[in-house]
Amino acid sequence: MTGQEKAEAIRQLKGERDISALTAYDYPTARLLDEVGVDVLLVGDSLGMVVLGYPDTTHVTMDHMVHHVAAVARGSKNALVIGDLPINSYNTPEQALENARRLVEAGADCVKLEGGVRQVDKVRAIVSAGIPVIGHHGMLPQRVLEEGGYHKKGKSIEEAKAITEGVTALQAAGCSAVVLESVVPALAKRISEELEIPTIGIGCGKGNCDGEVAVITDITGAYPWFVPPFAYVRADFAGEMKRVAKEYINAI
Ligand SMILES: Nc1nc(=O)c2c([nH]1)NC[C@@H]1CN(c3ccc(C(=O)N[C@@H](CCC(=O)O)C(=O)O)cc3)CN21
Ligand SMILES: CC(C)C(=O)C(=O)O
Ligand SMILES: [Mg+2]
Repeated sequence: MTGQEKAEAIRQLKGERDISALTAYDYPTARLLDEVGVDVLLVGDSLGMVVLGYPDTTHVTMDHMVHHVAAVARGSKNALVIGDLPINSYNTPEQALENARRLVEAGADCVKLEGGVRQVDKVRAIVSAGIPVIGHHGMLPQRVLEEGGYHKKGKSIEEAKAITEGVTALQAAGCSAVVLESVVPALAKRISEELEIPTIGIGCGKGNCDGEVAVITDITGAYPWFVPPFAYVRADFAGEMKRVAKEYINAI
């Protein structure tokens, strides 16, 4: 299937069943998650934190993204592979399209970018070139320095209005789906009911969106040093890694 066909198939899941999405940053993880049937593999710029060891996602470059998108694409057969456009890679429509093309050449089926109304010209430029786009609104991690942290979004009437207008504009601009991040549950639910395209939630509470995305190292416990409070940690991969290494050290 082409990227466009895969994105369309995901779009059509709305109202049928919940969409499952996980981040992946490397070949083995992509291969394992694809084998168990996850719908979407997001090569998130969160890789800057949980793989590359930076304090936030503002250090991630296009070269980083291309490198990891290629690895994930090699490991994925069926999942929709989303390449996250990193900070400052989509400042103009021309730059957005050029960098979207780079991620698609590396193997992404589609791209994702952060922001609402102010990004519609970039979304249109990419979609017009035949590359599907996933929107991302609510809390925008690439703005963490301006915002002074990661805060819930949509508590005030003004903020709720801006997010609603933003996602409506993203839909009109041709987005195939939209990630809602740290949006207060009631607003996430209302937006999901109103939009025709699927919403994929993170930190929006359970069952309020058309699907959910999680950072893979959060649910496996592989990166225990920064885990958002809403994450459901299902294993202790970090503990296992240490146990195996200690056992090895003692065995040799
Ligand atoms: N490991 C990891 N998992 C993620 O989900 C993730 C990253 N890294 N890096 C990029 C962004 C940052 N994320 C975050 C980080 C912190 C909160 C957090 O502390 N949320 C509080 C905020 C409360 C408030 O001040 O309003 C919460 O209670 O939800 C949420 C999302 C989500 N993304
Ligand atoms: C948190 C998700 C939605 C993301 O954008 C990322 O992993 O970079
Ligand atoms: Mg991201």
